[in-house]
Amino acid sequence: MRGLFDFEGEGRRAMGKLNDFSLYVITGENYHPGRAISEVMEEALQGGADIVQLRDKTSSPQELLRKAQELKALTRRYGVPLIINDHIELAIEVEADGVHLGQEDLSLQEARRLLGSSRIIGISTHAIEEARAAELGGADYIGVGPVYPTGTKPGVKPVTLDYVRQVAAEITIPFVAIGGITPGNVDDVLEAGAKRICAVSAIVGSSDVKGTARLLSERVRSSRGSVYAPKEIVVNGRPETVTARTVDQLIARYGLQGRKLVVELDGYIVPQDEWAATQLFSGVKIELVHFVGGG
Ligand SMILES: Cc1ncc(COP(=O)(O)OP(=O)(O)O)c(N)n1
Ligand SMILES: Cc1ncsc1CCOP(=O)(O)O
Ligand SMILES: [Mg+2]
Repeated sequence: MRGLFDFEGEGRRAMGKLNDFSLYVITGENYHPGRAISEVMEEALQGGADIVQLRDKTSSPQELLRKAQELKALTRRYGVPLIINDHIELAIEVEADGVHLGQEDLSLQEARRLLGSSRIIGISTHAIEEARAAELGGADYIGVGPVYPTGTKPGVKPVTLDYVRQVAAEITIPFVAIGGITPGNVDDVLEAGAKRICAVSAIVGSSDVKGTARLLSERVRSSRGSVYAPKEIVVNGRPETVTARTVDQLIARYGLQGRKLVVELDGYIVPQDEWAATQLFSGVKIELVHFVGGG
């Protein structure tokens, strides 16, 4: 049911390949001393986080395993994917939904070999060449950041909103803007073309984790437009204004019902049994490929 932006009690489910998402929240235990990781991440999930990453640079392997298992149980309960930062072997051990890798980590090809095609691989990028390589290499999403200076990765030079704009214009796979994003600057990031954002400190360091997650999540979702309003989308490379709310309605609009079709939405192949449930938002790129004739 990718493409559905439902949350809190509306039966989110994930697992396996990446569903669409708006708000990606990464753990950062130093921001909530005295509070358990699962308690804080549960509040983020209640606020609308729709993908969670375990990022921990200091724990022992045993502690990491325990935290990964705890977050696996939690994310399963909320039906959202769990991604493990850096440690592919841990992702495999706890059967997480995927791994996030930096430019200095294991290669994308090796990670894909180890994880198989059904798990998610995210790659950090800081320049368009890295983004192109990740897309070509089969990454499921890319990180774009740090957009702003951030205490979570001190001393790292920001990529700036210019890079967000560049990726938004060129890259087809989902990208998530990350780094120093707060309720105060999220609108600028969305304005630059981000459709998904990721945060650590603004959320897990907030005195109202759930409220901040909700606020950020709603900003992202509303920037993507109402599914009921006419929206600008790109169909087979051509800009179109459509009122279709779902993939099956768009197929009907083009008179392609009953035809043998492959549907690709923002780089994902949408299985036929999900066409009716997959919503169209402003800015999506959809390819409708139909097969003509026999043989
Ligand atoms: C979603 C997301 N984007 C970027 C990163 C950063 O990964 P990396 O460059 O490997 O740096 P560390 O997080 O390992 O310090 C991320 N973790 N998640
Ligand atoms: C892990 C990571 N990668 C690029 S920026 C960043 C840190 C994001 O944390 P914050 O949201 O606190 O700036
Ligand atoms: Mg890393």
